[in-house]
Amino acid sequence: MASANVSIGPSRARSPITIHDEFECALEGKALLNSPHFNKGSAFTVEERRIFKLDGLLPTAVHSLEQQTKRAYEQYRSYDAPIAQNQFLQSLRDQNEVLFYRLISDHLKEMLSVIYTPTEGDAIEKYSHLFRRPEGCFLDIEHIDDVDDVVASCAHPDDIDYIVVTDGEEILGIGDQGVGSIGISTAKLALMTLCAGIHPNRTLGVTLDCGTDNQALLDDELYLGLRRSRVRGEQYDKFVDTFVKAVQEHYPKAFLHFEDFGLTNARRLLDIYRPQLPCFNDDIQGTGAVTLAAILSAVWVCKMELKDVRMLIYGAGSAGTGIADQVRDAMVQIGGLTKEDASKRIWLVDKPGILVSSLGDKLTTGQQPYVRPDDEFHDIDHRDLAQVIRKVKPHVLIGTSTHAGGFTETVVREMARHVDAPIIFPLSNPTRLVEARPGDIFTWSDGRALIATGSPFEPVEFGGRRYVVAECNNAIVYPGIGLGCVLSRASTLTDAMLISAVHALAAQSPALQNADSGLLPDVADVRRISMTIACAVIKTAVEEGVATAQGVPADDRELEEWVMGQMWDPVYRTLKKVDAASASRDAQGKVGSKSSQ
Ligand SMILES: NC(=O)C1=CN([C@@H]2O[C@H](COP(=O)(O)OP(=O)(O)OC[C@H]3O[C@@H](n4cnc5c(N)ncnc54)[C@H](O)[C@@H]3O)[C@@H](O)[C@H]2O)C=CC1
Ligand SMILES: CC(=O)C(=O)O
Ligand SMILES: [Mg+2]
Repeated sequence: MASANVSIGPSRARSPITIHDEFECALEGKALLNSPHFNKGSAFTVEERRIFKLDGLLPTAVHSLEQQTKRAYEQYRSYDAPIAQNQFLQSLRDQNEVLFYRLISDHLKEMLSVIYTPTEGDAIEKYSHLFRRPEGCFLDIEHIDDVDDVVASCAHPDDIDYIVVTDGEEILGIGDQGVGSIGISTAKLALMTLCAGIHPNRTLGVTLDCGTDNQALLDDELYLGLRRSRVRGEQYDKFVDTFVKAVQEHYPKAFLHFEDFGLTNARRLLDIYRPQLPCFNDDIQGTGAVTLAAILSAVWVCKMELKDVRMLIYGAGSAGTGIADQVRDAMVQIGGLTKEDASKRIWLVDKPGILVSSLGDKLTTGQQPYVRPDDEFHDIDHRDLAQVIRKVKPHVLIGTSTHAGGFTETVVREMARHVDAPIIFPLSNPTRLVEARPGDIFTWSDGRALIATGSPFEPVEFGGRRYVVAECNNAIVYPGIGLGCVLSRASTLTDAMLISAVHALAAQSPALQNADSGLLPDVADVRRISMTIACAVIKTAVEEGVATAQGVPADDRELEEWVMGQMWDPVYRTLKKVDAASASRDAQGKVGSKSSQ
């Protein structure tokens, strides 16, 4: 049930996390070819074919991983539609994991948008129609008594390093996707492997199926999830708690990543579980971290100081308030402001307009620190974003609203009237929900805007200038944070560790060299970025006394080598045949190895 069907034996489970030498396999014949973890397809050597009873099951020629990658790329290119490319890659993942990761690593820039946002969003919406083979762990709120057993059966104790869990209520910007949400857990995990080298078989993607309020899914005869409206309240809390307790019991060293929970649960669950186990909410903390890094480099380009920035956030949900908190805390830490003064430099706008105190209990916990007195806005229409901007004169405008086109020409022009270089980040995903397209923002601001987006966009041009639009997506930061927490075996992820990650990322911004070359480093370079972030996170974890791993090097160069040495690479390893009878539980049944590849 792990993201692939193999776990590894306790004897070699811990360190190093990735084993680079030969590994044991008890499978043979067709069963071996059907195991994505062990399968090498046409790359099985003549000797391996003999030992593992593959003679006659493969065409004669023995090909290298490079040749296989070339063939797979040709096949990939034969599909035009991104969703068909996504499904091709999914099927490759089901067949041959090394080849899947190798192909995407070689073409990361081209394929990231196909396995992640925006195309994975389409695949999630169509999950019950595209379904062929299950991947990940499905937990059913109506069978809460089974949760512990199901979680325990996913892998050997201690054999999971990283878990992504969702309840499917707020997937990307496309809302409640019910059981199809498993696709976000497995996509985030694929990125964990690609971008941070976490071993694919030491990960677990989970969906907590609580029903769905998406009527189209409930009406769809092919829908594969629990066909009922979402369970909420006490039963929901008990379900989540049973799952978290099972994780703590069976995978005590794993890091738990919450993804795409709904607005009423995301922050509440983070507050409950953060003191209890190493965990993190990507939409709140990951988005906060990557956006702060992009703001720091924009502020550097504008020759401003962070403490002087006025920021307006449009869409004050998990991501919006996560960004607000991260920027506020940095204004305190870096700028020396009090928390109260820092909060006053941030304005939140949501469906009711600017958030003011008379909204009372309609405000969420995350919104409350940023609420303004009503009389501050008595002279304008609260709901009109352009009027709010005229009043606030923000330097930074963030979109996390899912309101496609919410940053109109009037809004952008109003913003550009008050500041020399408006910093505008329409971060909503997928692409079709972006608050404004970068080309329009650039034109409406006469080429003065500094832009970053949640989904990838091509560079934009204005007056002969070519401006690289940074992809400000938590995907560029959470893999490094996760890798740092996993390798240091951090007992918790502290605020200081998050800030270290932000600085490590911001320091790699191309805009520090050339203002037009992007506020954040390119995703194509994400493995090196993740390594740097992980080192920063580990160092701070050690300083803060929350690192529990043994032997973490103190020297910077040695630490980098230590981190890189434990990152998994998609290359074939030699298989060593073991006898099924004497092999581990893995080798006898659903899985087949005593050690990770
Ligand atoms: N670039 C990145 O790394 C990330 C981007 N996002 C994107 O941000 C968006 C929001 O995600 P979450 O915060 O997780 O969702 P959420 O549901 O927690 O928050 C969305 C907020 O926007 C508000 N909103 C909706 N329509 C609005 C409108 N017309 N005007 C003003 N406010 C409006 C909602 O009331 C809610 O408070 C999604 O599109 C998501 O894909 C989320 C996380 C990371
Ligand atoms: C990127 C991400 O986590 C989201 O859009 O929800
Ligand atoms: Mg998300």
